[in-house]
Amino acid sequence: MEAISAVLPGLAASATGSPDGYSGFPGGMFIGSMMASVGIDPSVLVKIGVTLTIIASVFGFLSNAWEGITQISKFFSDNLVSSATIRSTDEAYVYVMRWLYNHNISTDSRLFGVTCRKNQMNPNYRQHARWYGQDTPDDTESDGIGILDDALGPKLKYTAAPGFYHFFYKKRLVLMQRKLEDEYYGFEEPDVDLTLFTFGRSPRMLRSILEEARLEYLNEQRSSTLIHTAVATYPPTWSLGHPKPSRTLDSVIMSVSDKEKLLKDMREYLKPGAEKWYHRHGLPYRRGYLFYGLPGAGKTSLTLALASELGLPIYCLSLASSTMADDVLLGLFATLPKRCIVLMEDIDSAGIDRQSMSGAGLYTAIASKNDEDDEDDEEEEIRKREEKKKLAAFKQGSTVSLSGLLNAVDGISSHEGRILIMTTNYRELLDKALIRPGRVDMEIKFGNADIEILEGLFKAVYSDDGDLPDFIRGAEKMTKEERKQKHEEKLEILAHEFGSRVPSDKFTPAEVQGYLLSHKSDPEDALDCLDDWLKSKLNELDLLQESEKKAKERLDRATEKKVKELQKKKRDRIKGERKEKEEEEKEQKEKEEKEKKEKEEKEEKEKKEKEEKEKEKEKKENGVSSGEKGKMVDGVGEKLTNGITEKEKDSVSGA
Ligand SMILES: Nc1ncnc2c1ncn2[C@@H]1O[C@H](COP(=O)(O)OP(=O)(O)OP(=O)(O)O)[C@@H](O)[C@H]1O
Repeated sequence: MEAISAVLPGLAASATGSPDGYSGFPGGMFIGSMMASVGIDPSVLVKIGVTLTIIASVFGFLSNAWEGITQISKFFSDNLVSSATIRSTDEAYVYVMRWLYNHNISTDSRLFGVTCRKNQMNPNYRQHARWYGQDTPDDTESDGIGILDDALGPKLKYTAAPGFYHFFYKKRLVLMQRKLEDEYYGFEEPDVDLTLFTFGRSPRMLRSILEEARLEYLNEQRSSTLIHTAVATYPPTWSLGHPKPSRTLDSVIMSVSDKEKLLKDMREYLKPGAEKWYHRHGLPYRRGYLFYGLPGAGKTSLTLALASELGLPIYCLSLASSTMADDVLLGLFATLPKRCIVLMEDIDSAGIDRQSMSGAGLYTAIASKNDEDDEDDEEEEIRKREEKKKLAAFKQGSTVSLSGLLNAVDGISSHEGRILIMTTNYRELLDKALIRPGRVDMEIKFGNADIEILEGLFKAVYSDDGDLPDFIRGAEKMTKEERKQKHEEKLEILAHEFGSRVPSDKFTPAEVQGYLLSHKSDPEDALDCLDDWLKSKLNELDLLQESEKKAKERLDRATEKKVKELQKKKRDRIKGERKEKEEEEKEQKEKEEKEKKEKEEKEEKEKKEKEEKEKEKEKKENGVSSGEKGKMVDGVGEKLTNGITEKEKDSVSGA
């Protein structure tokens, strides 16, 4: 208190409660007596003031100290620490998270996050997935770490929670910070910034960690193919990629020549120096393929197998997705990596054609068509089926137009280096512009299984992978090699039998494979039950064919009716035109005759008038009536008037 009173004279006095104490500063006496008059003890106010002053001083000191600490830490981080920040939207994040997980780094920490599988029952999550046109999530999470199931369900996964961690890499201390982005919606995963720090100005240690993480991840991924799907963010991006187990080309059973031709073409396109060759020849470095044909015939399987064989990631696009539009498509093509396969499945389902140019146009067209269809149920039944499929696609909301698609595929700013694979079940529905050479360089048709495919499918399902129970007599006494050889010999015979008993070109490979898988542990059982399956399938097929035949007959009848109607319309039109022409000609003739008649009458009238005028004139000149004139002597005109000749008249006038 003494110290305070030394600084602020009068305050100490006021603290004692004496109003006289206020005389130490101007007006103090007056304020003191005022406060005393309203019953406030001035000493309390003074104490509060002093306390506030002390608190403010402490805060001031601390904030200056914090500023100092920040400056020091900035100095350290600028000069003595190296750091690398990776955002969770970047593929490198997956490398690092996977690396941390493999090396048990964050999971050993005192702070860790625990997740099970994403809650697929969460309505918000489902809504989000639907909104963005995503499939329900699979086991691989966005940090690239899959969750395995045990017998009871998904296991727990431990990852780094937000915060600071430390670990040692090659005996050196590394700090790590995991920070969640502040703003995110509840049903999205928040973006995360992962920062690694090492002491020292050299970033070599960090680069070494990142490179190790990259190599580890990519080597792990070799046994799988990365599938990226479009995510409708703004701007649109690709998902980080879900690894799918690699598929060998041998596992896709199709015409060997087609397979070889395709693979050779793709290898040729991808080989070093090919890009320069394209550019030297003034060609855009792009290659497109169309896989078309029946559903379940192996189009997607072949694409997966090709990607595995060529070591390329797949970027999947669904044109029928509700979020797909011209600018989205263009943005997605612009962000493709240099080498990849772009897979556009079921391109017919987007409802794109030249007439409508966009889904919206098509919708209107089909809507009006369907109104007409109500009037005539039989008409254009098969085509209607296809149109309904397109309409369904449009109802999903795709607004991609043909020009937008062509622009993305090979417009001036279009991406180079990719392989584009388009698949469709209905090649005939595609616009010619989309599949013209240059956009589609090779087409592969997928049909029902012929004998070669039937045998191949059989062998593929029952190949000796060690799991198959022995179907070779006396196998237990054989060596591994002998057993393998016997297995192959027997399989060859069984496959041949299977191929000969199943009718060729009747079933899709998927149907055949489905049957074989229902007997996957016993090829002989598959042959024993084959007749029953064939009977039921062929019966189904007969029914199907019967209904298709009826549909075709109905279509033929409708077409015939339509043709007749059109012919009748044409005849009526021609008749009508002819009649119209005749009437026109008649009218024209009448008009001409009328005009001619009028002209003649006019001429006649003019002639008469002229004659009359002449007569009039003569009359005036000669004074002779037309009757008398007739009596004149030709050439001489002996008498003119009153019996006087011209000569007499002249002589009279001369005299
Ligand atoms: N040629 C084939 N060789 C091996 N398996 C095949 C073949 N065709 C189909 N399958 C099998 O049938 C299933 C469906 O095949 P896939 O998805 O490749 O057919 P798709 O032609 O792409 O069908 P969709 O047109 O309906 O997309 C897969 O399980 C696949 O393994």
